[in-house]
Amino acid sequence: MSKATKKEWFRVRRIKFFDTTLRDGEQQPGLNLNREEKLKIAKQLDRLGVDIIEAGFPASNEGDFYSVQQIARAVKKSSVTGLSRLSKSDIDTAWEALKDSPEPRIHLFIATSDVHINHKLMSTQAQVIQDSVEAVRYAKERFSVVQWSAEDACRTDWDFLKKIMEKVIEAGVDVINLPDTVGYTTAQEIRAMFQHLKENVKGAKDIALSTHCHDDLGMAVANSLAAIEGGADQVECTINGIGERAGNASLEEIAVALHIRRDHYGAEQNLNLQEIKRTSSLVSKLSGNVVPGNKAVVGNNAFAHESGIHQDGVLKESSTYEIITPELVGVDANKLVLGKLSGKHAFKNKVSELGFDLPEAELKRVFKAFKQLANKKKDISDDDIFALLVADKNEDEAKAYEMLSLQVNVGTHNIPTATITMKLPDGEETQEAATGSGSVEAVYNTLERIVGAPIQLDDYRIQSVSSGEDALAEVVVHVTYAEQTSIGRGTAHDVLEASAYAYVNAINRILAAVPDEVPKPSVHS
Ligand SMILES: CC(=O)SCCNC(=O)CCNC(=O)[C@H](O)C(C)(C)COP(=O)(O)OP(=O)(O)OC[C@H]1O[C@@H](n2cnc3c(N)ncnc32)[C@H](O)[C@@H]1OP(=O)(O)O
Ligand SMILES: CC(C)C(=O)C(=O)O
Ligand SMILES: [Mg+2]
Repeated sequence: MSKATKKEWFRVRRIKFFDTTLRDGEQQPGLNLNREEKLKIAKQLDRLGVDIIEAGFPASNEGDFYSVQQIARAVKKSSVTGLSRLSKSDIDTAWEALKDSPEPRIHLFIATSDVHINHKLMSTQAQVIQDSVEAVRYAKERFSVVQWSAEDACRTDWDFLKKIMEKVIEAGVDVINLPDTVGYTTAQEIRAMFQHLKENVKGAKDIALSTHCHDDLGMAVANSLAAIEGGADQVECTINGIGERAGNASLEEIAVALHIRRDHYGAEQNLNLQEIKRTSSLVSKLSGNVVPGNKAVVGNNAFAHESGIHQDGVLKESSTYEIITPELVGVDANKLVLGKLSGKHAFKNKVSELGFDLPEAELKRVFKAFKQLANKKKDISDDDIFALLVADKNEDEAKAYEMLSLQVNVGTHNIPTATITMKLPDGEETQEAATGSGSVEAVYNTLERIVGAPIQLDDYRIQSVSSGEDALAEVVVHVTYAEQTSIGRGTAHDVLEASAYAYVNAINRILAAVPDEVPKPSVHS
C-alpha cells in the first residue's frame, strides 16, 4: 500500500493519553510512593500534557484517598481520575476525593471474562451487567465523566462484551475501556476486537473507547498501537512502562511512535514530547526503577552510536541511523552551566528550567545542598541538580532518624568498621560502631544496631548520577519491615555516605507508613 493510500485509510484523529503511573504503575511489586512524591509526578505529568491522570484508588486505603484528593486540587490542566469498584461506597469515597477537581471523573471497573466472573467474582454475567448499569447510573449523578472498564476484556466473549457495552452506554457512560489485563492478546486480535465493537455496538461511536495493555508477553506497546488502528480513542499507559507484574504499556514509546509514524497512524496528540525524558527520569528516580540503557526512547543508549559504519553514516547524514532526534524528547541534558560561584538567581532560573516551581523555603534547602555539592564537585550538570531536587525530604521530620556523621575505616588488611552518630526520632543523639565483611555491610550493621529492629535488606543498587570521576553516587535500597516493603534513596558524593542515606531514608519511610499499632523500629523509644 502506498503512503498516500495509507493516509486516507486512517482518518486523522486526536488520541487522548490516560496516564496510570500513579495507580497501575504503583501496583508494581515493592513500589510505594509517598504523597509528596506522587504530587511531584502528577505535576510533571501535567507539564507533559497528559489528558488524564489516574491518581490512585481512593477507597483502597487512606493514603490513596488523600493523595488523589491533593492531586485533584493541585492539577489544573490534566483531568484527574480515581479507580473504583462498582459499590456505592467506593463511588462515594471517590467523589469525596475528586469533587474539587475541575472535571470530576471516575474510573469504574468490573471483570467480564468467564474465568474472572466464575472463579474470582463468583458471580454471573447477568449480575455483572446489573451491577455495572447501577454503578454507572449512580456515578453519573455526581461525576462529569464516567469511565467503565471491562477488566480482562481481551479474554471476554465478544457477544457478551457487545451486550454489556450496550447496557452501560444506555446507562450514560462516557468512556469504555477494554483492557488486556493479563497481556495475552496479539496485535491482530486487539485491532480486530476494537474494529468489531466500534462497528457493531450500538452507541459505540458516540462515546470514547480506550485501550489498556499489559506487557506480560512484551507486546503492550504494539498491542496499544494496534488498538488505536482498530479505533481506540484513548490509550492508557505508564511512564517507563512500570506496573503490575511485567508492567503496562510505556507512555513514551507509544507517544513517540504516534509522532514519528504520523504517516501511518494519522493521529494527533496533546503531549509536549520535550518533557518525556524529564518525566521518565523523575519516575525512575522516585520509583527506584533504573531505566535500562537500551530502553526505547528514554534509555541512555537510545541516541548513542558505537560502531564505525553507523558513526560514519550519522556524521554524513544523521537520518541514516537516527529516526528520533534527542531534542524531540528533551534529551540535551548535561549542559554544564552552574558551579560553586553561581548565585541563587541563576540557580532559581535553572530550577524552573528543569520544570520545578518550589516554595521559597524548599528552594533555600535545595540551594544549600547545591552549594555543598559545588564545593566538592567541579562541574554541576542538570542531572546533578535534578537529583538534588527529587532528593527525599521527610514529610514528618519530627519522627525521622537523621544521620549526623559517618566514619568508615577500611583497608586491605583490616576489618571494615563503621561509626555513625545519629539523631533519633525522639531528638536524642546516639553513636554506634560495627564491623562487616565489606564497608557497605559495616555501615548497614551499624545502622541496624542503632535502629534495633529486624529490617531486611532485599535489594541494593548503585549508579552514578552524571559522568566524571567526581560524579554523585545514587543508591537505591529495597527493605522489608513488619510486612511493609519500602524503597530508600540516597545521593552523595561518597558511595558509603549515599548507601547510609538510602538505608536511613528507607527506615524513615517505614516509620511514616507502618500503622501505629505496629512497634516502630527503634530500641531507644
Ligand atoms: C486489574 C487491576 O489492576 S484491578 C485493581 C487492583 N488494585 C488493587 O487491588 C490495589 C488495591 N487493593 C486493595 O487495597 C484491596 O484489594 C481492597 C481494599 C480493594 C479490597 O480488599 P479486601 O476487601 O480485603 O479484598 P481482597 O483484596 O482480599 O479481595 C478482593 C475482593 O474484591 C472482589 N472484587 C474484585 N473486583 C471487584 C470489582 N470490580 N467490584 C467489586 N468487587 C470486586 C473480589 O471478588 C474479592 O471479593 P470477595 O472478598 O467477596 O472474595
Ligand atoms: C482496572 C483495570 C483497568 C486494569 O488495570 C486492568 O484491567 O489491567
Ligand atoms: Mg492494568
